[in-house]
Order: sequence, then structure tokens, then C-alpha cells
Amino acid sequence: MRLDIISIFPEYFAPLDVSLIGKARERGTLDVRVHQLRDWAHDVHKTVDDTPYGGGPGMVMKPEVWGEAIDDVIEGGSPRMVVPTPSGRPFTQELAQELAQEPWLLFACGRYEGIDSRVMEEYSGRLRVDEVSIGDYVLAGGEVAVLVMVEAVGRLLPGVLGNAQSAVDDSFAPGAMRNLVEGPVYTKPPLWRGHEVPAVLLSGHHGNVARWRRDEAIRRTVRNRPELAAALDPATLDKHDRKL
Ligand SMILES: Nc1ncccc1[N+](=O)[O-]
Repeated sequence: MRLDIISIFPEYFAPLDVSLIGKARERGTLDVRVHQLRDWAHDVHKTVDDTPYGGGPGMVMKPEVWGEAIDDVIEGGSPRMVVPTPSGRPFTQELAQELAQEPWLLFACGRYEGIDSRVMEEYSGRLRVDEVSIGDYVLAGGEVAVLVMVEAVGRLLPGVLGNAQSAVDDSFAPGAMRNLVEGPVYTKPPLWRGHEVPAVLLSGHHGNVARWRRDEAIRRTVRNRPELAAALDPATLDKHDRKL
């Protein structure tokens, strides 16, 4: 997968050189290219923003600069364009799985009050453009959101996770874990400061272990994410209600 990121703070993406994503880049699974938006601002101050039409606080990023930058980066190609913004569609594990199928993603990082809307209008005619939110809070810009999305998508690419199975068992993963968060995890020692590991996990009985894990996933989902639990099959919940 090729990933292009356009931002006025390219240094935000240094973390993409470490850990799983860094190794995927070394292996060539991921081809990440970070671009400094100001390279396409031609005035002496490399201006990328201006005051909003209609008044109001803050600044809006200029369409001309973005247009030149995107045209140069995509060179007539058609990546899927993702614009992080608090007003976008929710970023979910499902959307991460969908984006992981794409051969080429372009992330446009807005700062300030956002990017002039005509940029999204202009490219929606040529590319798949998604405005995406990683959560209902306001960050100073899209860079951190892109780090979140690149990590969530990158770990789903073939060969990135040592054990491909773990992506299947992820919280929220489509299939068995849909609308479920994962339950508690344990490792050695079996007893630590008086706290024991649940006996079933030491039993070696895989069927019982799988059932216990599902029970705990449902229990934690009901406790921490009642809105997800509400979407669970009632039969599933019913079996567990008695124990909660
Ligand atoms: N929440 C956000 N705040 C600012 C920029 C982008 C954001 N987001 O969720 O993608």
C-alpha cells in the first residue's frame, strides 16, 4: 500500500518509522510519503491559510495551495482521499478494514478551522473522498488523527502483524467480535500479589476457555459500552444477563 500524507507538520509522522509500521515500511508492505504543504505556497511567508468568509474566529486553509499540492502528489492517479475532521464520518474498525483493502491512500491534514470546502468538492469529482472523524473532541489538527488511522489500517495489512489471528480477535472486528470489546488478558505468573489467574485459563480446555472469553467480552461490553451491547443479539445477552 502507498500512503501519501500532506501536512504543515510533517515531523508529526516520525513515529511512523518505529514499531510495526516502521517494519512494514522496511519490508516494502507500506510505502509512506510525507509532504510539506508549504512547499506549494509561493509567497515569501509560505502562507497556507486566511480569514474565513462570513467572519468568525480562526483561519481556514487556502484552496489554491491544497489544489497544487494534491495535483502534484497524485500525478493524475486516483488514491482514496481521507480528510480527518471532527465533522466527518466515524472512524471504526470496519472502516479500517475497508481502507486496508485500498492500494493507495492520500491523507490531507487540515489545521486551524479546516480546509476550504471547495477542495473536497473539487476532488470528490475524481477521487473517493471521505471526511473521517476519530472521535467527538477537537484536536488542533488532523495529524494525530492520521497517526491513529495509519496504525489501525497498517496493522491489518498482510504480514504486518506477527500473528494474523490477533486481528480477527480484535475488539470490534467484523464477525465474531462485532459490537464486542475484548475481555481481560493474563500471563505468567499464575499468582501475583495474591491475585490468581482465572482457573479456566489454566485448564487447557479450549472450549471452556473460548466460552469464558466470550462471556467476559460480553460482560465488559455491557459494563463499558452499553450502546454496543444494545446491538448484540438478544439471545447472546439473555444467556449472560443472569450472570451479570
Ligand atoms: N477530532 C478531530 N479534531 C481535529 C481534526 C481532526 C479530528 N478528527 O477526529 O479527525
